[in-house]
Amino acid sequence: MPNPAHDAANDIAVSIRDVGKTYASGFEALKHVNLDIRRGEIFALLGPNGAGKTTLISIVCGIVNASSGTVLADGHDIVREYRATRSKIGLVPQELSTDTFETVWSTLKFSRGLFGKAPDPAHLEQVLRDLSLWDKKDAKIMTLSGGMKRRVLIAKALAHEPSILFLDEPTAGVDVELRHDMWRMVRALRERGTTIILTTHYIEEAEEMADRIGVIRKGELILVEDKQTLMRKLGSKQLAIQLMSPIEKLPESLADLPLALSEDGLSLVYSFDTQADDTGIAPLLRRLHDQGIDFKDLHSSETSLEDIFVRLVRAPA
Ligand SMILES: Nc1ncnc2c1ncn2[C@@H]1O[C@H](COP(=O)(O)OP(=O)(O)OP(=O)(O)O)[C@@H](O)[C@H]1O
Repeated sequence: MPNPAHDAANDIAVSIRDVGKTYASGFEALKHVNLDIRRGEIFALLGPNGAGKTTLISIVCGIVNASSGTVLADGHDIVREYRATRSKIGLVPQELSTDTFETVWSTLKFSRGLFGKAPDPAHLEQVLRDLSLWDKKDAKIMTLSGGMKRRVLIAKALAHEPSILFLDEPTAGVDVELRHDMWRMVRALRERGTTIILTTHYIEEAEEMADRIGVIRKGELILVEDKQTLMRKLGSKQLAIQLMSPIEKLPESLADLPLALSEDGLSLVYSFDTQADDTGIAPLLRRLHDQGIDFKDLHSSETSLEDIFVRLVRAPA
């Protein structure tokens, strides 16, 4: 008989319970964070600078000790079973701290060995080929371009075949082409069953990649939501109506509508809920016509994840 409780636990790659971190300086970087990362998902952790993203990742990866709480990776406690859990986790850090005199190949080989994995040149070759690094395998890392070095960081994190991969700001400062390459690669990893957690400043990246999104602000996880649900819940659409001639103010008879007049009086912006069955646009246009307000153009736009994010992190605590 399958055990539902066991199966549910099995679906969780990382379980973070009541984790807090107070640095020696007395600064409380994380406050009671609770989060379950589901197996096989891409989870994006968003937050402004200093929100605690790197601290949280570093705790799960065993680089920083939590002041309170527990973390399970693949069902094992990251403190008590450090070696077992660490070998399941790959970390692509923000900063390049690779032994730059070493070749790409020996760096990967060494990294795999560190986690107690038997040599597997075929796996390392596959990783390098996937990252378009195969022809650089004998190059010293110091001779590579910044973009190539980033790829090496990812290759290094994958050398020991982790099932959970953390990427801390993976595409900060990289060009558009490399960013898109990385996105492709991350998706391919997910398709092979790897759980991915990434932090990013680029909302576009979360919008493009994530299955779920967590927003962290001042050490607190203020929201965890399915991306689609988040965009549906908090998103709104706007219809911009370009008028034929300017109006001074909105007629009183239209005051019941969510309409705003631009400063130059030449356009109206109508906001509507993306979840509503009826947008109300048809009656709006009829009422404008009845008021003698003619328009020459209409165009609609949707709130992006960026708008939603800015609203969330700016909201008073
Ligand atoms: N070793 C430390 N000692 C004291 N305070 C620290 C230490 N490391 C980080 N902090 C503080 O903890 C807070 C969270 O830092 P963290 O690096 O986790 O943020 P972040 O969300 O990753 O930011 P960024 O987006 O800038 O990388 C910051 O205010 C930072 O100054």
